[in-house]
Amino acid sequence: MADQLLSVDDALARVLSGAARLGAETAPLAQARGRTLANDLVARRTQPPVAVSAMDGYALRGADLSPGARLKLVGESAAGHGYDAPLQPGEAIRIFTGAPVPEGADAILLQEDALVADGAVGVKEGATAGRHIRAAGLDFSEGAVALAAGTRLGVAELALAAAMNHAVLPVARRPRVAIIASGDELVPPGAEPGPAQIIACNSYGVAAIAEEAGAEIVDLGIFRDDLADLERGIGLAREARADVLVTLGGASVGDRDLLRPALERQGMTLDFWKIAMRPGKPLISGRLGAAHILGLPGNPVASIVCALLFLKPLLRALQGDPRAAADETEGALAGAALPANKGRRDYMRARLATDADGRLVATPQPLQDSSLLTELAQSQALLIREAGAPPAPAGAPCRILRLR
Ligand SMILES: Nc1nc2c(c(=O)[nH]1)N[C@H]1C(S)=C(S)[C@@H](COP(=O)(O)OP(=O)(O)OC[C@H]3O[C@@H](n4cnc5c(N)ncnc54)[C@H](O)[C@@H]3O)O[C@H]1N2
Ligand code: MOO
Repeated sequence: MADQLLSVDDALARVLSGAARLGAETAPLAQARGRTLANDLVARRTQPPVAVSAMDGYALRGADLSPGARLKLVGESAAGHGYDAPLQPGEAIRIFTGAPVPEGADAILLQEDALVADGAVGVKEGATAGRHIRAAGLDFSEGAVALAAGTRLGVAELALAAAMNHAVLPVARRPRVAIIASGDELVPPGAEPGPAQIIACNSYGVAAIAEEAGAEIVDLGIFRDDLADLERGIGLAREARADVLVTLGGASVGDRDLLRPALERQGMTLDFWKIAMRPGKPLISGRLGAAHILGLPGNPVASIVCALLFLKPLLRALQGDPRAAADETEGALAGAALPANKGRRDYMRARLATDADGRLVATPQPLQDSSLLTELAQSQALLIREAGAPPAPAGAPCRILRLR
């Protein structure tokens, strides 16, 4: 019965409980995008290394700035080429953005506010010198941990790692995900399907989620609804040394739903089968040697929603990413009245919009059948309905998980 099914939260906790970080390796900066740091990254230098100007203009002593003052122009400091002598009272130097500020100078006069003639810098009417100076170490100082182990390397992180003078980064090994599709009705995209055949599409959605989460994909193809063929596929995943084996379809209770028996015959220890979730009830979780097994339901939307909720956090955890447990849902308002929910937490495909007051509104799609990819493609979020939730009127607060 539905009330005996494992909750989504308990199921996720169980999937993650055995997910230790895989080994570490190194990656050059240019190949590190999307990877996860295996160790804390310590700054190898201080940035900026000395005090530098934030503007193009003139470096001077703030105390010299009286109205109509004229300062003697004694030299220049450009980025990479400083002015070595200390600045004396009554002196100014030409300075450019990023150039070292000489000892004695404590203010920058913008060049737009300066009048330069006959070797002297005059201060325009109404102009004031700002500090416009970036102190040494303003960004980071040598020895500081600026990026913690478990950080996913995106745009800012890669630039920061480079600025800290790391050409090669310690990263978690990418989890290898083998994917097996099952079903006599399936043919690959591009093939000529027979009258009762359909195109195997789930592997593409699931592989995209896994790749986005940092995994390497080994798509083993389509296997028949036949124990021997499925066991052959599981053997191929073993040979591929998969860290995670994802199976698609054949997870439910029909006579041809053979994946669980095939996995068990190959040595899988079942952790759980069936959870209180819609779509995604017949989810299988287990271990086969060191490999994590996730058996996703065949309905296309169920396979994608289960991959987002279970495979993605599992892959993050295998790379030491602490966001694995983070709650990424957010609040919104229901765009339509919501019916009472039964015993499974429901992830309803929904469109997002903002109302006249700028509030986020999530409206469930009219059809929620878990085979409907067009509805999924037109949705921006999943609207989450807790198991046993009472009916809610339009405008009621709700939780959503963004799809993109
Ligand atoms: N009597 C019951 N029947 C069903 C139950 C139940 O509890 N009792 N659960 C339903 C739920 S919920 C789901 S979800 C499905 C999932 O079943 P399976 O995991 O066994 O999936 P299949 O039967 O193999 O396929 C379901 C559906 O999806 C299509 N499919 C399968 N693989 C792919 C693929 N790689 N690409 C595209 N489409 C795929 C398949 O052709 C079927 O149409 O079971 C319910 N039944
Ligand atoms: O997982 Mo099934 O899609 O709940 O219908």
